[in-house]
Amino acid sequence: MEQLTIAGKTYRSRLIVGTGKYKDFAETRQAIDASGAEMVTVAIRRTNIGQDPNQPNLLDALPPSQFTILPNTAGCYTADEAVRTLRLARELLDGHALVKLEVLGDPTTLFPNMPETLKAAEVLVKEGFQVMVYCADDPIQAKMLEEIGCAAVMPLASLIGSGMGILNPWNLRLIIDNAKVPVIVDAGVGTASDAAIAMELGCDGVLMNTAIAHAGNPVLMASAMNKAVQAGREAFLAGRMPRKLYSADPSSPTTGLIGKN
Ligand SMILES: CC(=O)[C@@H](O)[C@H](O)COP(=O)(O)O
Repeated sequence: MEQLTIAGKTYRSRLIVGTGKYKDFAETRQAIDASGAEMVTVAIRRTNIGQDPNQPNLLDALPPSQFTILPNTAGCYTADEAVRTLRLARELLDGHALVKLEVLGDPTTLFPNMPETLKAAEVLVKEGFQVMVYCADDPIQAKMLEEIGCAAVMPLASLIGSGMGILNPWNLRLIIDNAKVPVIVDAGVGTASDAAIAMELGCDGVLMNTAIAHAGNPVLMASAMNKAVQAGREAFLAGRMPRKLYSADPSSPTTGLIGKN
């Protein structure tokens, strides 16, 4: 299977998973193993990755030698907060430059604040960060983020944690058709078919958290997501049958039928 390249590094898996909302770190690790994900995102403001040496450290369950850690700015509402959070992450992770920027608009919708996101992206790219960026499903602003130098754009499928799936496939198509960097759908995936649809649309990958962590059986759902992302990618590469028509077309040949010339 062809691989995903982000900021010069290749990944076999096109599924990126979050690490929040699990019962404990052991369940986090089991689900992530079942997902096949190689990149895991971590909310720096909510998760101990060494800030508090007296608390359990997520990196003991998910060592950076085995996973690409993608520190994120969940909980940040201004460009300034997000930039400071990622500078801290870079210190904690020994100069690690690949980050996930998200600047939220309000605590009710968790929708991205795009003016602040664009501002933060400019600063971070100038400081040498490789920025994967959570954004609105707006093709113009996605392009602006690419032009600033972001390593990947990550439009939402629907609100974070909503499980509503892909609400605007047409906007995603516009973003995908114009992008020169990977497009990763981030947020709102509810079940495996949502992930498959994102991949069938031509997304380069999917990032999800709640659909796995809040599933009845997170480990089994992680396994389902692993397969859905692969199936969707293969379907995209194969190219769907050209027509969707409300009329029949017999599957068996009509030439050589008895009684027919
Ligand atoms: C984990 C992360 O980085 C978030 O952007 C978000 O939590 C993903 O959204 P879902 O939880 O809806 O998958």
